[in-house]
Amino acid sequence: MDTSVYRPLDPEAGMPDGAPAVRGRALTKLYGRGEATVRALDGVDVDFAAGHLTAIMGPSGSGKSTLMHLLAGLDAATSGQAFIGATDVTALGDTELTRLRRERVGFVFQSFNLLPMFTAEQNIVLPVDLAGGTVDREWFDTLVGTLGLAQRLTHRPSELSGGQQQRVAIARALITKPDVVFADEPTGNLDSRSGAEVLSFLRRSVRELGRTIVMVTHDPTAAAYADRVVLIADGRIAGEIQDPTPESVLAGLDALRTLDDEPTLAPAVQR
Ligand SMILES: Nc1ncnc2c1ncn2[C@@H]1O[C@H](COP(=O)(O)OP(=O)(O)OP(=O)(O)O)[C@@H](O)[C@H]1O
Repeated sequence: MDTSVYRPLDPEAGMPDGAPAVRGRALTKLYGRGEATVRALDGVDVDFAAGHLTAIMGPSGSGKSTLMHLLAGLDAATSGQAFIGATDVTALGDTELTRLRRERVGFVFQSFNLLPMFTAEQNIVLPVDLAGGTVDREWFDTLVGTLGLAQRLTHRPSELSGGQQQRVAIARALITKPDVVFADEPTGNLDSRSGAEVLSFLRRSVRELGRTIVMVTHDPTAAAYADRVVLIADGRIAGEIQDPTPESVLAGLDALRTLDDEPTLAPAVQR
């Protein structure tokens, strides 16, 4: 194992660039009861830096979606805390949670989730309309320019390619300037070329527009677009990779598998 690319995560270590946008502290999620209890997340401490693209990776069933759902306030933790900025998401009631999700969090899903009867432009501004706000036209133009959608604004989703639809979904997620965008397998439904294009736009949104994105992915090539990869296994943080490449991500995942086989050789994995 190359320890220069695969390091244990130190939950107390400050992020190098600025304060974390999102934090999990001792986050635990149990499903079911008694014998059938599943410990989907087990005391997770994790930081996601503001202004960065972070990927969450790990084997199927390791707890990636659960972690994202708890951080985004889509599901309630059994114990522990999730913070968006200084707000403790786990302490909010339903009304406050709805507001937080609408105003401070953006979502991008594998299946795009655009409204078919609306044009690209109407889909993009929908969160602002729903909140009864006024669209910041300058920000709208910046997003549309960055995401290469200027020629597509009057098209309906059925008239757009998968990659274009996902770019509309990204613009919709960013239109309210949320503190963080959570992207769940954003390239899962795209061919590799459209996927690469969407990932480039996600990275531009971070680099050029200063946004914060947390992305769950199974794909080492997709994860390599991130500034950092957080590895999760058996509901626990198992390590991280800074400035990942497809090769270092694969090595990190392989190390997880090897460690799974031989737990006594697992010094880098927090058990
Ligand atoms: N609603 C639920 N009820 C019971 N168990 C659940 C529920 N949701 C998730 N789990 C279990 O919790 C664990 C973590 O699931 P989770 O969906 O977070 O994993 P994941 O890493 O996102 O998996 P995948 O990569 O396959 O999407 C798994 O063992 C899963 O079976």
